[in-house]
Amino acid sequence: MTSPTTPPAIELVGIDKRFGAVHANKSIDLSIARGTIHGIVGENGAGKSTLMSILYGFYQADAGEIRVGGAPVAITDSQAAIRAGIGMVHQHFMLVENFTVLENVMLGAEGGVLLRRGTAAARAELKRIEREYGLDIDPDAVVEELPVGLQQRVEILKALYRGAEILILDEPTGVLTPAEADHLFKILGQLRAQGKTIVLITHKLREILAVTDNVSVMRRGEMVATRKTAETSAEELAELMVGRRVLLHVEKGPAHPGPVVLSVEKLTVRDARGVTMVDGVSFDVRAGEIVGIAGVAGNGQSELLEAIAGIRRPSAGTIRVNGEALGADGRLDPARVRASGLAHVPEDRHHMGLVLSFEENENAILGYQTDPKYLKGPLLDIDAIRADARAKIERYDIRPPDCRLRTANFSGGNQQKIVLSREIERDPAVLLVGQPTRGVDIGAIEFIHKRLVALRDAGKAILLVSVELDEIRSLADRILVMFAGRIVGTPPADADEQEIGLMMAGIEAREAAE
Ligand SMILES: Nc1ncnc2c1ncn2[C@@H]1O[C@H](COP(=O)(O)OP(=O)(O)OP(=O)(O)O)[C@@H](O)[C@H]1O
Repeated sequence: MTSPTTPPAIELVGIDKRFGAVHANKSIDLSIARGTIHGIVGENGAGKSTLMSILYGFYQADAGEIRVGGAPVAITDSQAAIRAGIGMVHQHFMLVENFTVLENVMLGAEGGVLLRRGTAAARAELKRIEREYGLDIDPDAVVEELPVGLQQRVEILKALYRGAEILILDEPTGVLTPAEADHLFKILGQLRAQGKTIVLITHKLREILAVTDNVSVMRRGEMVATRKTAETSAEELAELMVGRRVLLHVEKGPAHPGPVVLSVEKLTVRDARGVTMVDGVSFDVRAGEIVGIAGVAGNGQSELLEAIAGIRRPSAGTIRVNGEALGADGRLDPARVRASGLAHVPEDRHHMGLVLSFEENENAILGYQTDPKYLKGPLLDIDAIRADARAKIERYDIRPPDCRLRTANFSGGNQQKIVLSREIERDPAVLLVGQPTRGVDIGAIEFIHKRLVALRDAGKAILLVSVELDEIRSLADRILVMFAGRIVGTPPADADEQEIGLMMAGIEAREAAE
C-alpha cells in the first residue's frame, strides 16, 4: 500500500524547454503518485511528447528538476532513464522485426546482469514477468509475424525486463483494434495492481475516463489542471484542453444526395506478394453524401483507398468519376487522378502525405505545384505559395503559425492539419479521406468534422475510411463494412455499435458463407 508519506513515483519541478521560438514546456510542475495510472491530455502541440521525451532522456530540459521516488535524478539519455526505472512504450515500435520476442527483449540489456546469466535465465525471467502481468506471448515467435497488439506487448515486456517501475505510453491505442485496446487496458490494470506507475498520453477522453486514476491537462506548453478522474468529465477535460466548450458530437442535418460522382465496380487489388487485399468490391458515392467504410485495420480499406487515388494499380475492375473511367487508356497515376477532381488525404501522413524535411509551405502545395496560381512563368512563385500557406495556417489554426518551419518539427496533429487543409481547400468533386483524425486533438476533431460536413453540404462526394467506429457512425450517411477484402454489410447509419462490430469481426460474413 502507498502510505501518505510515500514519495511520488515522479515529480517534475519547473521543467522548461524551448525549441527556437517555440516554448514547448513552460515551467511544468507535475506529481505522479506511485501505483497509479496518470493520464496526460492536451491539444496537438501542447507539449505532452516533449515533456515525456525529457523524462525519458531524449531531450534535456533547459531548466527544472526531475525527482524519481523523491530523489533528484539527472536523466541525460535513455540509458539513464532506464537506470532510474523509467520505461517507454513507443508509438512507432522500436523492435527488430526479424528477431524473436526473446531476442528483442534481451537486446540492449546486454551489459546487464540478466544477459550475463545467459539465454536460459533470460527465458525464465521473461516467463516470470509474462505470468505476473498476464502478458501471454510466445518467446520464440518472430516479431514481424505478430499482430501489432502483440508487438506492443513485446515493447511492454522489454521495459519490464529492464526493471521499469514507471511506464510511459504515448498514444498506445492508435494502432490497435478495439479488442486489443481492451486487452492492453487489462494489462495496465494488472501492472498498477503490482505497484507499477503508468503515464498514459492519449487524445481519447473515453480511454482517460475508463482507465486512469488522475489526469493532467496541458495547454500551449503549460500544465493547466490536474483532476481525479472520478471527479471530472469529458466535457470538463475538453474545455480545459481547448480553453472553450467543445462539441463532442457532430451536428449535421440530413444528406441530400445528388447524382453518382464516384463509382467503383468489381475492384480487385493484390499486394506485392499477390495476396488479394480487395476482392471484387463495388459501390457508388453520390454528390452530397459521406460514405463511411468501417473495418478493423488490415481488411483492405487502405488498399481500396490507395487504388482509387491512383497509388496502387488494381488488378481488375473500374473506377469512374462523373461517369468517366480513370486510367481507361492504361495510365493511372496520382496526378491524373487529381486532375479528374479527386483529392486524397492518405492514412499515413508520414509516408504519403508529406515530405517531412520540407518547409510547411512546400508541403502545403505538394502535388499541386503545377497549378498556375503557384507559378510565375516557368518558375514557382514563392511569394504566392507562402501567402497561400499562411492563409491555410490561419484558417486551420495550424500551430506554430510559421510556414517556413520544417514539417518534421510540427506535432503530429498539426501535420495532419497541413495535409487536410491542402486537400480540402482544392474544393474537390470527390474527397477520399483515410483516418482523418488519427492523433488529432479534440478541438481539431470538431473542426475537421465540421469541415467534412460542410464539404458534403456543398454537394461534394466524400469517401471516409476510419478504424474509429465512433467517427464513422457520427459522420457517415451510409456505412459499408469491410472484412477480408470484401464489403460484408451495409448497416443503416443509425445501427448500433455492437451490430457493426460483429460485421467488422467477420461474424456475419462467416455465417453467410456457411
Ligand atoms: N525537435 C523539435 N524542434 C522544433 N520544434 C519542436 C520539436 N519538437 C517539438 N517541437 C514543437 O514543440 C511543441 C510541442 O510539441 P509536442 O510534440 O510536445 O506536442 P504534443 O502535445 O505531444 O502534440 P501531439 O498531440 O500533436 O503529438 C510544438 O509546437 C512542436 O512543433
